[in-house]
Amino acid sequence: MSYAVKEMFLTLQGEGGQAGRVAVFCRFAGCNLWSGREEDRQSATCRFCDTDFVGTNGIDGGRFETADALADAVSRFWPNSPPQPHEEPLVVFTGGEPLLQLDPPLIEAMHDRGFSIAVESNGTLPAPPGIDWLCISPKAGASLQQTQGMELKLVFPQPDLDPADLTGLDFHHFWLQPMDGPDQQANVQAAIAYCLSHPQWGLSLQTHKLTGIP
Ligand SMILES: C[S@@+](CC[C@H](N)C(=O)[O-])C[C@H]1O[C@@H](n2cnc3c(N)ncnc32)[C@H](O)[C@@H]1O
Ligand SMILES: Nc1nc2[nH]cc(C(=O)O)c2c(=O)[nH]1
Ligand code: SF4
Ligand SMILES: [Mg+2]
Repeated sequence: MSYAVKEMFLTLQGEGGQAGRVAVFCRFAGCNLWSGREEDRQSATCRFCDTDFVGTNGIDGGRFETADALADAVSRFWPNSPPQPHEEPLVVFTGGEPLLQLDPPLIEAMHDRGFSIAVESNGTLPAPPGIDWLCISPKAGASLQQTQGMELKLVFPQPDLDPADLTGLDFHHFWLQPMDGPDQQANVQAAIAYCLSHPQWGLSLQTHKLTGIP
């Protein structure tokens, strides 16, 4: 199968339990919860998205005809080849919704090149086996299919999605990530207050936005 990629870049993971790690980001085009067009936002299932994932016209985006071609393109972003001792190359597949496109051949091709694989998903599709760090970020009004992984990262607050309804799921880490947008500062304070009274939850800040990196 071929892959539609919006953009690729080397940066620091900004969010969740791996924040601060160097990673190649591969952002797939397309999502199943929003078309990505502003005129559709208010009728979409997911209405607060902070990301442009439409098309393949971003920096180093494009169409890749094979898993090997995409894996080679991702690998070229890693600064050292071969990786130095104590270095663990990391790719983060995000989107859009990466589980619309990430498949076993691409997972195998990245592992063959020595990469660990992290994924940022909305959890509406089952994850293929072999993902090393799976982050699921449930969305109100979307049925959650993937209920197991490394971290659950809930954008907070979502009026129709109570964190208490997620606490029994099979994840190692539970994060509240303040919703960016007009109420961002109030959302940070609300997330902190919720964590302090429900310590199963920790705070995930979008640190790349604080530092101004992609
Ligand atoms: C753009 S999404 C792409 C991956 C996948 N579609 C998902 O929603 O998890 C990447 C991450 O950003 C989060 N996110 C999107 N919009 C946000 C916002 N306005 N404020 C905070 N986090 C946001 C998502 O919940 C997800 O954890
Ligand atoms: N630096 C950085 N970290 C991120 N973590 C998750 C992101 C995403 O858009 O999925 C993201 C992103 O866009 N940039
Ligand atoms: S599910 Fe993810 S990519 Fe899709 S619209 Fe929501 S935040 Fe954006
Ligand atoms: Mg982002």
